[in-house]
Amino acid sequence: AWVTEAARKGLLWPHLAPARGTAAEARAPDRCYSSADRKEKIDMSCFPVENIRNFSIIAHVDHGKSTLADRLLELTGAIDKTKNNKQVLDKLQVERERGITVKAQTASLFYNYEGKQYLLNLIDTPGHVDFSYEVSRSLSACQGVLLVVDANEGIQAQTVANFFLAFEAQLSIIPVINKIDLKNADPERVEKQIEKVFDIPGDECIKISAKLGTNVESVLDAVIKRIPLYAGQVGYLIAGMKDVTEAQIGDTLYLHKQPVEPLPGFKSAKPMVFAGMYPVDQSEYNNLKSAIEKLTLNDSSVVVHRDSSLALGAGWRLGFLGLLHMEVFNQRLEQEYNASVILTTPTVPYKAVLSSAKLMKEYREKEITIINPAQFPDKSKVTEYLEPVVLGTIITPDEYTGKIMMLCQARRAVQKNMMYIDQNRVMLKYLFPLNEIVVDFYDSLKSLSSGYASFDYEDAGYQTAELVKMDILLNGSIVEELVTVVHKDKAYSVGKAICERLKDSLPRQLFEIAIQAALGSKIIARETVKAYRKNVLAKCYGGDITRKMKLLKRQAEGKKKLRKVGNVEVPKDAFIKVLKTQSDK
Ligand SMILES: Nc1nc2c(ncn2[C@@H]2O[C@H](COP(=O)(O)OP(=O)(O)OP(=O)(O)O)[C@@H](O)[C@H]2O)c(=O)[nH]1
Repeated sequence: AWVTEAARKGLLWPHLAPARGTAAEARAPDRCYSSADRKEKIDMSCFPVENIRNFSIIAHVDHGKSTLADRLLELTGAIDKTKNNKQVLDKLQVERERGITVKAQTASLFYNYEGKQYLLNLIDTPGHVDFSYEVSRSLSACQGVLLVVDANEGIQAQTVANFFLAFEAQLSIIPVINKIDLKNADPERVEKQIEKVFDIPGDECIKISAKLGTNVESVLDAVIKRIPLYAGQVGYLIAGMKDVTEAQIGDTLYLHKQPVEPLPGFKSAKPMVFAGMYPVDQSEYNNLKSAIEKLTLNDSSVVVHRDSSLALGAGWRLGFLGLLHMEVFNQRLEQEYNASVILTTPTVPYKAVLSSAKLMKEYREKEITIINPAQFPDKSKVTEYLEPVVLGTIITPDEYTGKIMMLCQARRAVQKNMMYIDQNRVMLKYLFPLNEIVVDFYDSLKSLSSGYASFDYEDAGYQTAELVKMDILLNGSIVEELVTVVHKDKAYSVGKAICERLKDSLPRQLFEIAIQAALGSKIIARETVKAYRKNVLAKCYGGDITRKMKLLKRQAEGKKKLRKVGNVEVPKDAFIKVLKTQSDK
């Protein structure tokens, strides 16, 4: 009865209430992990509100969220206890291969506590900054979180970011110190950090080993005791919608003709990097289009605009939350949809303030956002360029602080704050131009701190910047994938580095190849690849014609994977190698 009553009041999660529209069907969560559930159908409506808990697990990457989820699933009998239960909720191939969570996953657990049956709806969330959108979505469906912190590594940058997401959402926060079994674990030190940075009394921390299952039961007890009560359920809604844009995440659904006070919703995902995506072969356009549509249904944080280029044909410009997000999307396209694509240099969304009324009329705006470097307006049309900036948080052992400060300076960052979170760990806050960190800042930070420093960032608006468009040419033809916008002071070093990288990744061909970086007509860097002929038949002694034919066929197949820029043949992965390492030079 409470379900009907709550639905009438608009208090329920959508799957239990009939949705607006005609072709809507409602049902209970289909991922009810319960041993009991396997034998008999559990009537979800028999759970009074006070016996339901909706909670999320949040943490810095690799601190053990998915492992803790495995133990919770086992402890509640949702899955059988076996040695093979490793990151059970990480289902995507890309998640298993990379060992990271990309999509938040839900599971409903049934748990008997002090004679009462409870329904615990668990959401396992990703830890990487690129997927924090998934975290904020998950949190809006919860009343509490388990904030997992590694007992050896202590508080890291994403621990701080995730804590504040939960704190701002006014959720109950249960700190869980994990991996106490590790030789170097120091749970007491981490407890003090939690007290200092988050102002949570140390005795509220639960110390566990998710791997061994030590003390995990106390986590479930705390979920029941410390997380408040709230009308709500996690579930699914099947509606007759044709297009993903018809429903925005955060929408409130209500009974037809009985509007309710809408839920506040939350900030929509804001793409941080854009890249062009084109089919390797234009005949693949429709297949790729359908693959992108299906994948964005599953990941609505990707923004899609149609785009076209003279060299690459018809394609799209996609907006991602970060570079890892872009790589994962690309990998999912390949693995789940067998699609093969060309990706252009990722760029951040720059802005330009137009200089004349005529231009403003032409663009229908005073200030334009540039997500495609090929459309970067010339300086004569612009009064100023603006670049996006982010507030970055770095947590590091203090012995690396000096080197990190130098790295930040080289990336044009401005220091905003510095504080010790314990005797030898420092938290630094810097304002970074987004394009300085988007490609490989994290890798540089990790390598100069022997892997100990962590990094997270949040959007901080725009600042004025002196920007220029840079072309890369192969024997005089522009490489569309590598057109980029750079800060004026960095043009020479970035151009030189791209040319050098490209030289290393281009195979020699029958003629000499000139690799050039140019600002307009001005060449600022050049490298040369010497001529060479690859004789695939060199290994064929004697006259075995079938063997010769086989080798020639293999060479022809290899050529299909090449892209032609002017007269130069470029292997697809050559650009990716260049993109991955370009920004630090
Ligand atoms: N020794 C030890 N290792 C653990 C424990 N919990 C997790 N691990 C290991 O830590 C690594 C990361 O664990 P995950 O559960 O994948 O971490 P995560 O936080 O879910 O990672 P993301 O989903 O990528 O953010 C794995 O190798 C786990 O086996 C623990 O209690 N003790």
